Amino acid sequence: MTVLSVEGLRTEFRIGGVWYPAVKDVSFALARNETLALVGESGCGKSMTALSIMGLVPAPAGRIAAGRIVLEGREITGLPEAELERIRGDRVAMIFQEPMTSLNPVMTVGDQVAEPLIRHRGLSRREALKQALALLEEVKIPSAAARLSEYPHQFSGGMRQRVMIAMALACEPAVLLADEPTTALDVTIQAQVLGLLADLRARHGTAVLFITHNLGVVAQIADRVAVMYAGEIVEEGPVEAIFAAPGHPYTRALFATIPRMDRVGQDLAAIPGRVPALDSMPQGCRFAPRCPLRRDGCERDQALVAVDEGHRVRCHVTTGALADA
Ligand SMILES: Nc1ncnc2c1ncn2[C@@H]1O[C@H](COP(=O)(O)OP(=O)(O)OP(=O)(O)O)[C@@H](O)[C@H]1O
Repeated sequence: MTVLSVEGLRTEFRIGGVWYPAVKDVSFALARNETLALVGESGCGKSMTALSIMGLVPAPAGRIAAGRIVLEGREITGLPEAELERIRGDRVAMIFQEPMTSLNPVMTVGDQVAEPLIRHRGLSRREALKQALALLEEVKIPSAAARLSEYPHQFSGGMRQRVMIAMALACEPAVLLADEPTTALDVTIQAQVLGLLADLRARHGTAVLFITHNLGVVAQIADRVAVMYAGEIVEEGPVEAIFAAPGHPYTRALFATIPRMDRVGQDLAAIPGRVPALDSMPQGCRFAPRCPLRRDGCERDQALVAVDEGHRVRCHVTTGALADA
């Protein structure tokens, strides 16, 4: 059952009086109990996609210029702010890389986890705190009862991220947007938090959009992957298919940047060049200037072509399909 669909999303920023797309014609659907990883380097438009879904594109420099976002059968694009506030933290919630920027430093952890329950569910503070305790236990915070009255700075990074997850899941949202939630954690804690998220998803059937630049994390958590480059989805498919046979040169380049035991001692392959700025995007394939397989035709718009069941790639070189531009 589809709980979130994003159709033809275009989110723009104004630079020097001209609007440029940071997210361009992005479409995907997310089913209950499914994790879709949105992958790409910094600046590819992953966060803007998530913020567009949350209705949090920073105005007046940014705007959603086109597309539809449908959450649990209801179109939420363009809803008035008061309506969006009712949905945020209730039907769709978001967790970020650095919980300290989202947690209130002068409010106890118990009150913060209780807050969405008071706001969206109309619970009394006492009832909400009781549920907050159950939530902190569910995210496996040791001695949860004693920690309800503590402040965020008294928690470690991993424990803070668990508090954020408890807050986000308080109202049992249909969709959880997780923006690099484990990037700032060391690997052991990262693995624990990923395990916890997978566990919670299975228990509550939450659909998760997991944003990361790390393909290693994707293998652990995702069912499907959408690779973004310069605002566009360049490849999407089941995680096994993309790991077995990445079809876009950009996806292949991302794989080459993963450290491997059999290459210890060799330099890590960084992708040469960088993601172009919004106001200087190349025509046609946006990855072409950095692409080792570049050839005639790359300057034309590229179609997302099916190469296998549910696996689509936007590259005429590797798919043999040139769009009629
Ligand atoms: N407030 C803003 N004004 C102008 N451009 C912006 C603004 N915020 C983001 N952008 C641009 O939008 C594009 C997409 O940014 P976005 O943050 O979505 O990328 P990202 O893939 O999530 O990267 P990161 O992992 O660093 O968050 C980038 O080119 C970025 O420079």
